[in-house]
Amino acid sequence: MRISVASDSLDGVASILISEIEERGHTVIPHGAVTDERTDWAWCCSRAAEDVSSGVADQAIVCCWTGTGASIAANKVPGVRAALCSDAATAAGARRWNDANVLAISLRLISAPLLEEILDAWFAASASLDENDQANIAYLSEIEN
Ligand SMILES: O=C(CO)[C@H](O)[C@H](O)COP(=O)(O)O
Repeated sequence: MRISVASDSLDGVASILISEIEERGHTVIPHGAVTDERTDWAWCCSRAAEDVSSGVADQAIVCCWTGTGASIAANKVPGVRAALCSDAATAAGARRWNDANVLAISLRLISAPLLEEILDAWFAASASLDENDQANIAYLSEIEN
């Protein structure tokens, strides 16, 4: 898949994020501190989310110190369902039940081993085909529109 990545700094796991994603067979589109763009979290994380919204990327992974600003910025972009995940079960659930298309990460909380668990869970899971789950996702689009 094409994964847009944004971070407002190179602290913590931001420095290994691109290689961890590429090792899992994906192509990275970089934004913010992982390339030479602006590093304001609202700006770079919404750029990555816009890649998803426009179809330039399949998914995005956005980071800031807390992960909060990154997730808020991404969720302002139409069609984006960003989930702030600090463990593998939450990441799997976000993909399965919320059909989340943007993973938000806290650089403060997430260690390298935890990042690996979260990425493995995120990429292994897929959206539920359950009617009720799909109705919830459809309702989010209704609210947005
Ligand atoms: O967690 C964040 C936003 O949610 C930022 O990473 C944190 O506010 C630090 O930003 P800056 O380096 O611009 O002060």
